[in-house]
Amino acid sequence: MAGVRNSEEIDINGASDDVFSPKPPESTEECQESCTFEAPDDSEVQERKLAGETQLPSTNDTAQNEINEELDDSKEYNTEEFENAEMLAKNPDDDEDLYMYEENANYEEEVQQVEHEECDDNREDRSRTSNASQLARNLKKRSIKWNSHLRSMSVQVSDSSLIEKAKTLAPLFSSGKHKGQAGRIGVFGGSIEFTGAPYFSSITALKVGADLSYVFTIKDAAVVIKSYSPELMVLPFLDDPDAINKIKPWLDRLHVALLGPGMGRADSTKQTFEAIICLCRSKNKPLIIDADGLFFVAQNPDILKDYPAPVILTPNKAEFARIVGDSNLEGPKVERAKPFLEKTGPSVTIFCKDAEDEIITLGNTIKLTGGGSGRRCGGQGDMLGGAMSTFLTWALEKNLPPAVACFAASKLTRDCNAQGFVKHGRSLVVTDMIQEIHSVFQENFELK
Ligand SMILES: NC(=O)C1=CN([C@@H]2O[C@H](COP(=O)(O)OP(=O)(O)OC[C@H]3O[C@@H](n4cnc5c(N)ncnc54)[C@H](OP(=O)(O)O)[C@@H]3O)[C@@H](O)[C@H]2O)[C@@H](O)CC1
Ligand SMILES: Nc1ncnc2c1ncn2[C@@H]1O[C@H](COP(=O)(O)OP(=O)(O)OP(=O)(O)O)[C@@H](O)[C@H]1O
Repeated sequence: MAGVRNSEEIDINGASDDVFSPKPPESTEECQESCTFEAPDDSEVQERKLAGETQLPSTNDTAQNEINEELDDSKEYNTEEFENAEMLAKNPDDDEDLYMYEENANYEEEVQQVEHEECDDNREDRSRTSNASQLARNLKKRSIKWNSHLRSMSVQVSDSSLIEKAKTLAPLFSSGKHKGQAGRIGVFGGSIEFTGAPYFSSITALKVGADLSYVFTIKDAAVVIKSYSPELMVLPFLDDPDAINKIKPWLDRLHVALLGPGMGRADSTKQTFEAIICLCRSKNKPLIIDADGLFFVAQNPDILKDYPAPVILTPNKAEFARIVGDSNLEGPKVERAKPFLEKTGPSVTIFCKDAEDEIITLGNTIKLTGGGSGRRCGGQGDMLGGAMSTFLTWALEKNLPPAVACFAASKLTRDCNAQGFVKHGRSLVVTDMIQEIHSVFQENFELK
């Protein structure tokens, strides 16, 4: 859970308004102010926790004292639990959010228990009741503070200009618009093994705000995917002997094609995948390529050479290593991506999914951190790809660069994960994250 970065990879000599060559803020302090998506004050909490401090910092002494008192109270109440909390706070890692959440859950349970006991014992033990009430109030206060801390761990970005641009992405509602104008997305994927992946992508594209979402899949997966949602239009063309001719008339209508989720890696699928890219090339169709689509790109990067429209590749760490032809999973990604990006040309952006998401173009990187939780459920990359498809449609409509869509998709996914985790904890699955889209979108991308 890193803080804001003053990314060294950004070209500081470039034009200031260009998201690919932004001027980094001069000091870390300034960077925190300009780059935090929300509640920048609380970034200090993270720094101090990383430094091993167990008490939460606050903007004023009174608040600090209040928190300290609460921590003292809870120590009296349950020393063992507090010691565990101290231990976790000294070892912050991916599980830190989990720790915060579990603390909240435990304390809320305790509050309920104490309140229940208050009722039962009311007549018998008035002094105990009054202590319990005080404790319950303290615990509630603490729980609220920790919830707000969780909210503050939101996405931070090393290029603040993306934040403002992302806020302008969503089209205004208007009775003059017809169905389809807010986005027609095509997701090409699904196989007999993986029917969930294209569903997560396409339903997310819709819920982010596209009007129409199509899934192009194989015959045996089509009925299954249709059964997940009547909102999706599912076309069983991918394994059709005449696949390209069947896809062609639909492709014209798409704003963005997302290729790869759950597609599988069969040789026959690879041929269809490459034929779809050629078709998209002939129609200047913007592309997002994910999952198994990246597996095919790794085998034949030339397929994207001098592509005439924006292409975003969305590898996870392992897929990134595969496309850049690198057996090493570590090291600065912007350097490792260079030979690949030189080969494909300037239309390609790589969005590398990781603890720290990175938007990489030739020689430049923008890093995104924060949000999320310790919970990594399968399908959140598919969700991100679907969100990115809709955001990319809108970005291109407004002549904004693909990086804005990348930022918006990352922000949305990470916040849906964080918010979903507060409700579901370890049980969080990607369907729960999708349920959070409306409120996260409302808070971050709707004009107020
Ligand atoms: N419900 C559904 O239908 C879903 C379907 N899905 C579909 O499944 C298909 C295969 O996708 P995939 O991601 O499992 O394949 P791939 O990239 O080869 O990864 C496997 C290898 O990479 C590694 N690895 C992965 N991430 C890493 C990381 N961050 N950091 C480090 N290592 C990492 C991992 O290593 P391991 O954990 O084994 O050590 C393993 O070796 C694809 O079509 C996709 O769309 C999914 O979308 C989920 C929901
Ligand atoms: N360690 C992490 N901390 C915070 N957020 C993360 C972390 N890892 C991933 N994410 C978020 O989840 C998004 C998807 O990443 P993930 O690694 O799950 O993709 P994926 O492997 O393609 O997923 P899937 O194939 O299951 O759909 C990332 O872009 C990022 O926003």
